[in-house]
Amino acid sequence: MSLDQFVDRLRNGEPAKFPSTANTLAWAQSLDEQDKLSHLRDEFIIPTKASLKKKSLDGRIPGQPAQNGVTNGASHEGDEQGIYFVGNSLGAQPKAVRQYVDAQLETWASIGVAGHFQDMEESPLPKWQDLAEDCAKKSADIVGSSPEEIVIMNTLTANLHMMMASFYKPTEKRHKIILEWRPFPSDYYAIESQITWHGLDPEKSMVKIEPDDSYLIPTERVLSVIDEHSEETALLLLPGIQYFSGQFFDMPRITAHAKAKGITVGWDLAHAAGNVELKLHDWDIDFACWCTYKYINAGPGSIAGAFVHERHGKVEWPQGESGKPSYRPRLTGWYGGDKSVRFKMDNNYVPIVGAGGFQVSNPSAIDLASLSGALSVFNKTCMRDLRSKALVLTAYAEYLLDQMTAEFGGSTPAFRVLTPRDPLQRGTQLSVMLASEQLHDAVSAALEANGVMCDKRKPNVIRVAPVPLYSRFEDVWRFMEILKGALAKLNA
Ligand SMILES: Cc1ncc(COP(=O)(O)O)c(C=O)c1O
Ligand SMILES: Nc1ccccc1C(=O)C[C@H](N)C(=O)O
Repeated sequence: MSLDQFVDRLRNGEPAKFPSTANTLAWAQSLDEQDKLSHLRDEFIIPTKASLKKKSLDGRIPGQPAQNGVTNGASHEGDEQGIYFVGNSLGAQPKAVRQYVDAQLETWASIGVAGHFQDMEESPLPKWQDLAEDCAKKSADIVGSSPEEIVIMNTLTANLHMMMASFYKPTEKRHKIILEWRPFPSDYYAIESQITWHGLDPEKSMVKIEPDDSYLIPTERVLSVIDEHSEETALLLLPGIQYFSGQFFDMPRITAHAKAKGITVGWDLAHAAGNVELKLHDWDIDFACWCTYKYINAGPGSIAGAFVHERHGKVEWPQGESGKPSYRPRLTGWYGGDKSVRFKMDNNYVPIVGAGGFQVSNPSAIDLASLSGALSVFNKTCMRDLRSKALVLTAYAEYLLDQMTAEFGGSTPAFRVLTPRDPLQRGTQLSVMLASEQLHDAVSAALEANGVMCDKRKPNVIRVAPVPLYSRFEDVWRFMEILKGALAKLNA
């Protein structure tokens, strides 16, 4: 079967049915040969086995000649690349990021403050005033919205607060926020503190959806919790993909259900943006927030994105007479103000129409350059193609893991996969729970020693994310060989 046929099967909800030869390196490489996205790997700098051990910059500091003959930003030629399966925490560095940031530094050095209003020839970026909108435009297809429904600002948790400031309006009757039992702690703190900030009691206003007997939360359970609390709930705030289990929630179904009950719906897309296909506008979501350092690869702590549905971004002017415009209440700052009045300094705030009206500050041009560089890679492909490849990459990883379970089975399997078995209910990530903490530590050490980067969650989970932009089927196969070797050694 060809790569395309595997994609079709998985998209149709059918099992991939890998052949018995699929556990060979040659078979993995044959899929890489069919992969029309394979060239995108060259857009990235993948840490190498040697670079992973480095403790100093070795003269690779901008403005100084490299001491080891390697130019800044070039990949470490001749040195074997590691396996980078940790894009669910921090995406690998796109080569374009350095180029875009350098262009920005050059603009700043050359024309100083004028860079705010002046385009520079040959720069891949527009003037600083237009940079955030430029990034919004480049992000629209990734999340399925219009560019005007996106604002690029701040960081994820800060944006969750900004959005809740506008969208969480508790009343005596409707004051609850529905969340899942164990969101990423930052989301939990954000929700809890919003509730206390309104003078309410988190014990009474936080509704946590519990999982089934594993770590997964069935859609039916989400819907029934919504039904149970519908009259008192002001906001539903869930992750598109749960960071720990990798579960991809049925966003359109859950959103439609909650909205039909009069509940405002927000999503945290930290693990979903750039990972799975999203249609935020069509799904009628009220707001969503995401970071850009995971699957979007804009760098540690990079500037984040938020979606505000177009119906919430409207600015209404009174008919006929001149009067104050009306718009959705929010926390405001001058960069959310319409560009025509932003520099008037007359204290008459008029927001930009759309999500841009939620911007508060002058966003960092360096941060935006980094994001723009990262997004330029997405412009060479599309989410549909990335998702197609990811479906097969992850199913292949699951297949090899299952083979290993059979091999190291016995009465207690060495590990189990927590992530949903249905490919359409997960992104690229598989969360693997090892049978014990000792096993986890031994496996982690073996992976590290062999140049594998993946996320280890104490006490006993590793999260493995073969990101389609820069991962190969060969990497999946090699990863599994290393894991198998570690388990065999422990079994011996
Ligand atoms: C679901 C989720 N929420 C929040 C965060 C943290 O966000 P911030 O960028 O605000 O540190 C992360 C990861 O860091 C995350 O995975
Ligand atoms: N920002 C970080 C800084 C250091 C280490 C990890 C992170 C993460 O982003 C973790 C990620 N949210 C996760 O789901 O694991």
